[in-house]
Amino acid sequence: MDTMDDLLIVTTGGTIDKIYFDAKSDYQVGDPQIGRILSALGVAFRFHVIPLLRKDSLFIDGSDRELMRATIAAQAERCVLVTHGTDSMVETAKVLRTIPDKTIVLTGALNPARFEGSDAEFNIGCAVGAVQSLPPGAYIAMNGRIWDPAKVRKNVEANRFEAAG
Ligand SMILES: NC(=O)C[C@H](N)C(=O)O
Repeated sequence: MDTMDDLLIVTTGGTIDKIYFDAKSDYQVGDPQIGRILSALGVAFRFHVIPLLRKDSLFIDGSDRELMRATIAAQAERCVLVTHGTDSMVETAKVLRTIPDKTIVLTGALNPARFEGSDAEFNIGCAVGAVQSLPPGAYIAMNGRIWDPAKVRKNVEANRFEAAG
């Protein structure tokens, strides 16, 4: 196993970072939450956060994915965690797996990290474990499992990831 002294984190938005405004029945994608969560946990590795995008992943397009690919490829770290909305996480993972020599794990949350009972911290924990244990490639950490992007889909009705293909 490679030692993970330095972790690159790229944040792209998604529900994990959302703030809801009940009175307006509206939301904004707020500040990335992952740095705050990892600092509060006292993790024993260095991390560097690049806040790249603040989008619901339904609105992430090909040029956003190219920006993610180029940004990650240009960094020195071999272990990379990407926070991303769940709706198009699989599509992005399929683009990011073309980056050689890096282990890239995408995760997000079905409920905002700012909400009590959110799956955000659990998912980040799974992703941190996976990113320092797996060989180079791109993976998805959701619902307590590590998925090959070619073999998973989000079941939108059930609001969970499940095996596919
Ligand atoms: N849970 C989520 O992140 C869903 C959201 N629509 C997104 O894909 O950004």
